[in-house]
Amino acid sequence: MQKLSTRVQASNSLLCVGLDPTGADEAAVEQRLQAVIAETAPYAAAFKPNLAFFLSRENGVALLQQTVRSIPRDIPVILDGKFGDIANTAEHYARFVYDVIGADAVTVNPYMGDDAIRPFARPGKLVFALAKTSNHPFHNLQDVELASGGTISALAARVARALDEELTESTIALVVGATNPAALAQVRAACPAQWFLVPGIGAQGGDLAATLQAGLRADGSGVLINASRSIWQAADAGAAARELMEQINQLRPAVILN
Ligand SMILES: O=c1ccn([C@@H]2O[C@H](COP(=O)(O)O)[C@@H](O)[C@H]2O)c(=O)[nH]1
Repeated sequence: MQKLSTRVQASNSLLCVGLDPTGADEAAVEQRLQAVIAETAPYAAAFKPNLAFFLSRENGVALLQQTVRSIPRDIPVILDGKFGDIANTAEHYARFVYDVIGADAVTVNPYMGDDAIRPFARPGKLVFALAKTSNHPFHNLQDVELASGGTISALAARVARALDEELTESTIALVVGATNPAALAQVRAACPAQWFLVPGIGAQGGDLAATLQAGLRADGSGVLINASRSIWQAADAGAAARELMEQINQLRPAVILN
């Protein structure tokens, strides 16, 4: 949390650069990863490698380790693995994330409950739990009905009541998609202080202005706007990252003033 806040202030950025490496030529992928990291680092509040894009390669774990080591140490790394299993298994996933890979933060799937999350809540680490995802599932497993009518993300409602003394706002952050600003606003209303990782801008078509309006905290911070494909596939990754960071920063004061 401290590392994230410090980096957000130092870089004046709320941009999370997603690393979802695609391409068949291993050497070219390695080179592209190094180039994207070097070119986008000045504009990145955080990097988010997605585990699936590394595990689908023969040398995936080594490539992920090398990738994380290439990221400047003052920029937080969120390993997007969406882990979720019983506690003793989750303990092994946590060792992988923090001790083998060296990430600062992780995404978890909270479906199996608090004990599936707790092993990831180490001192100095931040856990992003999926609260309202950016896809549009036909079921509403993620939501609970409110007595007052309507629905809200079940996890957001639970986090608002505090999960327990270990899983507090300093260790638990939320993943909330950019594709449903009304739902994002509800989650923000329930969890005014939490950090949100917000995927869905760029390739998934989320509306940036509406997302910031709905998701920013009262202090104009508290969201990490993720973009993966729109940066990885850009002819100039640095320019794509800078442009998105500047768009975010142009919209932030307007939101704070409203
Ligand atoms: O609800 C969610 C949770 C995670 N993701 C991940 O974020 C990136 C989005 O990539 P784009 O190319 O910018 O669409 C990707 O790694 C997803 O697995 C998400 O999209 N939605």
